[in-house]
Parts: sequence; C-alpha cells; structure tokens
Amino acid sequence: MGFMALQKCPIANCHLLGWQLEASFHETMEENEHPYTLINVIGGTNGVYEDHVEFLEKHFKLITMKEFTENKQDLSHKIKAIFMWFHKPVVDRDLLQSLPNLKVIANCGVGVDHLDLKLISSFGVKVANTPFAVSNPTADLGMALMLASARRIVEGHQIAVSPDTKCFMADWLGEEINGATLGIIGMGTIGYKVAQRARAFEMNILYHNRNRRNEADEQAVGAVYCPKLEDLLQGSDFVILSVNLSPQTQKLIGRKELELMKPTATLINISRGQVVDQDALVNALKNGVIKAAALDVTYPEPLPRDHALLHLKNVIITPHLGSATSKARHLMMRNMVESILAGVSGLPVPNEVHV
Ligand SMILES: O=CC(=O)O
Repeated sequence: MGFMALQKCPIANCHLLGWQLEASFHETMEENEHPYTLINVIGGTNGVYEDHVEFLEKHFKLITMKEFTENKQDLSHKIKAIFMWFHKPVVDRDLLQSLPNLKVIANCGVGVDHLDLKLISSFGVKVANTPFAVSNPTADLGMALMLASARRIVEGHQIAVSPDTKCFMADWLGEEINGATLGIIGMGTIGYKVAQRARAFEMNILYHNRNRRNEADEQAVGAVYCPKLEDLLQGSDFVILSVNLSPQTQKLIGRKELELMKPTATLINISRGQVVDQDALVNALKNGVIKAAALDVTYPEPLPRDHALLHLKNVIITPHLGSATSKARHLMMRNMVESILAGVSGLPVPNEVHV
C-alpha cells in the first residue's frame, strides 16, 4: 500500500529515494515494532493528503495532539517523530521534555522561525524542512503579485464585475514591468528563482544578500550586487523581500528604508510579515512615500479585520499562498515522510536544518 501511495504521487523523481528509505527502514525495524509519530491533524480538509496518511500509517502509529494530551503516560516514550504541518503542534520545552525518544521533527515549508532550533538540538532532536518543494511556487507568486500590482489586476477585476460598470475606461492605466528595475532582498533559492523569472520579463535586477553570489550565478540572470541596502532601495521600481525571518531581518524595512524607496515604487513581500514594520508601511502607503504594496505575508495572519492595510486601495494581500499549489503540497508531504523515515532509522536526514 505504501508503494502504491508513492506511485500515486505526481513527483516522479522522488520515488526512488522514498522507496530506498522505506526498504532500509524495514531492515532496521524489529518485528511488530511501530515507532509512533505525533501528528497534529490528519484529514484532507487540512491539506494532508489521504495517500500520504496511508503511507505514514503503514510505518507509524499516528497520534494526534489530542490523543497524546489525553494519554501522555502511555505514549510519551513511544513517540519518535513529530509531523509538523503548518506550525502545529507547537514544539516547546514542555513537549520536548515529555518525549524522551523523539528523534526528528519534519516541518512543512522552508521557514523555521517558529522553531527554537538550539533548544530542539539540545534534546538531540533533528529538524528537517522542505525547501525544494516551495521555491518555485513561492517565486511564481512573487511575480504574480508584482504583475497584479503593476497592472492593477485586482482593481480591474472589481471594475469588470461591478454592477455599476457601464463601459470600460480607456484612461485606466497600470505600469509595465519590462525594463523596470527589480530589487531582490534575500538572494537564496527563492530570491534567485525570482531573478530567473524577472530576467525572462527583461527586468533589470539588483540584489542584496548576506553573501554575494558567484559571478556565473550573477551573469546568468544579469543581477547586480548591492552591498548596501540603501543603493538597492533607491534604485528599484519594485522591491521584493525573500529573506528568512531572523533577529537580523526583523523590521528590516521600516520608515527609513521606505523613505529611501522611489515614490513610484512597489514593495512585495513573500517572506514573513515581521520583516516589515507594518505601521511604517501603512504610513508610507497613505502618504505617497511609496506607490503600492503586494503582500503574501503579514503580521499577524490573518490581520484583524479593521487593520488599515486591509482598507487601502494601493495594497494587494493574499493569504500566505507561497507554497499553496497541489504539486508543492504533495512534494512537501513526501519530503517530510522521507525525513521521518530516515530520522527514526538513524540515517542522514534529508533536508536537515542545522542550527
Ligand atoms: O511560508 C512558507 C514556508 O515557510 O515555506
């Protein structure tokens, strides 16, 4: 059944890895031994696919947080892995202390800012994430937000469907991204994939990153390194944020940075809401300091319904859709399953996140 579930998965190039791990896992498993996995919620409506649940259930007894909380004494020694789907369950010192045989936490998505990696590692537990599954769809979404904002697609839709619309306006204009300058803050895998896409749209590309990319990478997308963030902010028509959230990137874009941007510029955020000082952003958008913002992430998510960002005409907000494609979600699940199988078998954990 597990292998059938693998075959159903559309991500063909992962079959072998999954199968190998499955086979080696069996070799290390005692007859009838079942490592337990703590899983927060299962069921299609929560985005956990039934075929992957079947696959997990072949190897693990799945325990929900509710079951665990109700029967801690019996279960705590048996649990070897945590399947963390969209930041749940919350992993804190109390939970780690109550799971002495925990080996691995498989986290969906790339961001691990919700995990205390040092604390987890001090318990001898490994963490894995799913960076490759999310990078293409997140970069796509960055482009989609940039285009939607530049071409006023959301406003256009509202006009097209409004019962008050009698005729379409010839003077209702947006901007072209072709020939414009895109500043990419955070040139990791996602940032680089944004650059590849922007290159195809014939944009000029500036980037700012902790480390400069090698010359071949820069040349392949025509990206110019800006060691100083100010230079990127001053020179860009669109600024996209694709950094990890860390103490260094918290409120990286505040009032001072927004004031350095062109009054015609648009800020796009596909990283984490906390990278932007939202009060400063609201002021900048209200006062014409920058032209517009397109945000896939906010702080908190969702924003309170009376939050100013929800009521500004020059803002587009999507509900954290970066990895929200069926292809990405399947691949995330598969990668998590692979990491759990490896972690409980004492094999090197694919996509391990190091402290
Ligand atoms: O937010 C999405 C992720 O962390 O992958």
